[in-house]
Amino acid sequence: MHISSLPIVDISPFTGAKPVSHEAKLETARAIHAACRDFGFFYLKGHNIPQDVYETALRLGHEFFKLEETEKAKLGIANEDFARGYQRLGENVTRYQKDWHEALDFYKPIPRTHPLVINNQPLRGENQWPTCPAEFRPFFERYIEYMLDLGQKVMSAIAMGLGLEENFFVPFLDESFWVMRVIGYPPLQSSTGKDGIGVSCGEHTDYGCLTFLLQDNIKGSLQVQMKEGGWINADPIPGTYVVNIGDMLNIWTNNIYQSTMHRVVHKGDTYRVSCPFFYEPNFETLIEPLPQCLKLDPVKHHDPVVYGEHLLRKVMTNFEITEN
Ligand SMILES: N=C(N)NCCCC[C@H](N)C(=O)O
Ligand SMILES: O=C(O)CCC(=O)C(=O)O
Ligand SMILES: [Fe+2]
Repeated sequence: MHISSLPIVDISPFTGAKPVSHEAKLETARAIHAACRDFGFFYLKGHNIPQDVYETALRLGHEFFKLEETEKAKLGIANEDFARGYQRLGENVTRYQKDWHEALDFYKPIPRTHPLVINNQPLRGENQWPTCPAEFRPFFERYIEYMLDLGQKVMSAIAMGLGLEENFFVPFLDESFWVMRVIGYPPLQSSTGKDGIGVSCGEHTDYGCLTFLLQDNIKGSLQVQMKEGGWINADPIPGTYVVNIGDMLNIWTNNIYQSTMHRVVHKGDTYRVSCPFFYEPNFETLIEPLPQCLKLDPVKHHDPVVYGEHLLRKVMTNFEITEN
């Protein structure tokens, strides 16, 4: 049996309405620092997102995925920028294996009139919102605002944990090129390994800064790789988010923080919904190891990368079923 040992971090000193002492913030910052260094994954409590809000997100996901396939297919990603919209079962690919999930993907909208939008380039365009359930769009537009606010607060704690000034990351994140997925997982059957089908979501790291994951109350599906190589379950703890760090924090910290491998292997007999919100840098932000993170180990382990270019490369491979 697996025993999840991911740490729980209380972010309330950064989210509370009342001012708190510098010491209280430092305590949270130290806890986040240890969690990012040792696991790259933690549970977040004290986030101030109301219970009805995070419950509604998952409920609306279930309602959408129950629609007829023909209804869902009307929102297919080919209508837009080949990234925003609905992806049917097996359309997403990880390591050349079809992922056994369906999903709706949303990104920060970049209006078509924007100078960056040339020739329907991927990742630039408008989102495709379901009209059924009717509350889907207004709800999630509000949810995105909650998550952008929370993302900025957790990044303040991370800055302090790294010994940086609290607002250090703001210029890199103030136009966050966020991503939100609403994912539906029918249980895996014996299809694994057949017809190019892998697991529910193959092992991967996330691409940006911070992922805030809501998931149905189901055990055993989300699995996280430990530094020693073994896998543990990141089972939901009611009232918390599972948070993990992405590739950009891995580069910024010159490997002090890990972007940790994780995967979804959803068996059993229930349909699972999850909703990850990816709080990411601005599209144009150049990410390179920070001088403050090179003090202990001056060898740079990463070349500089523009976040949007990293994302684009990843999104392209997300639909490739064969190695070129
Ligand atoms: N934006 C994110 N993280 N999306 C989900 C990533 C799922 C793994 C992906 N197919 C891959 O191969 O990277
Ligand atoms: O559904 C989950 O629990 C995780 C999904 C995930 O890792 C992702 O979309 O990046
Ligand atoms: Fe992920």
